Amino acid sequence: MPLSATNLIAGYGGKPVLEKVSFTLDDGDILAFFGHNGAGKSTTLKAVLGLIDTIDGEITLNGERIEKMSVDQRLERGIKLLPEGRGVFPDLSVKENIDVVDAANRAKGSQSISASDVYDLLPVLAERRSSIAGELSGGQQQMLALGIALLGTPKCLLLEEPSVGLQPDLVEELFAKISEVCKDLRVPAILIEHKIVSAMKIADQVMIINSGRLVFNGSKAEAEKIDLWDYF
Ligand SMILES: Nc1ncnc2c1ncn2[C@@H]1O[C@H](COP(=O)(O)OP(=O)(O)OP(=O)(O)O)[C@@H](O)[C@H]1O
Repeated sequence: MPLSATNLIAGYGGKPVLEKVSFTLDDGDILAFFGHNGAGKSTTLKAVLGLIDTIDGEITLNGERIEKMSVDQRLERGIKLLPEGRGVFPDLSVKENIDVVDAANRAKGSQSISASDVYDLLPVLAERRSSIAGELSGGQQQMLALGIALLGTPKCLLLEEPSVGLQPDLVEELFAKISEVCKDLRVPAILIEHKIVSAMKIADQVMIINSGRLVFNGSKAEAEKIDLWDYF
């Protein structure tokens, strides 16, 4: 499986927050990840990226065990985080934002997604190439953050509430784009969201976490048969 966690226990200062979290994601799958504030969603992403230590359990990316690797090693293997908030340099133009990261990736060697690929995938960025990032609409800034995350060789996207602060129509547009990109590039994504209805539209799998334990983990079809709110 491209990304999986098995009985993952992780937390802060050696104290567990996640209690045996397990999931598997196939190529291009979007895993919608729901739960109350403080339930453990961000902690899960931090454990996958290596920002916090895994206390026990396994994480694999494309068959390779990564739970003991440094953040840098995991980034090199293509784990890409779209952090909460706008992950862009606000004073730089769209092109400059993309070029900075593109140049850094090129300097490191192999990369499959270049600046021109990002403009093809996200045409709005090509149209706004010379605009100052901080002056773009919220939705466009998130598209830019997504574009930056895609540069290099993405193998897995970790999306932390990309819809925050966006109007409903822009949320739909952004999510449609996220779905298109994941399917086109065959890159799996974990999508942390509070906008459940919108996230469900692009989800292949659904997970609900409560106090560090997964209380639901199933396909979208299974999730549609139940009342998700019962699990919160
Ligand atoms: N840096 C930290 N040090 C210690 N405990 C933390 C830290 N960050 C989060 N926690 C704790 O871990 C638990 C899970 O928090 P987490 O941020 O993963 O929740 P979340 O589901 O992402 O919530 P939200 O939707 O508010 O972002 C909470 O009890 C929180 O207090």
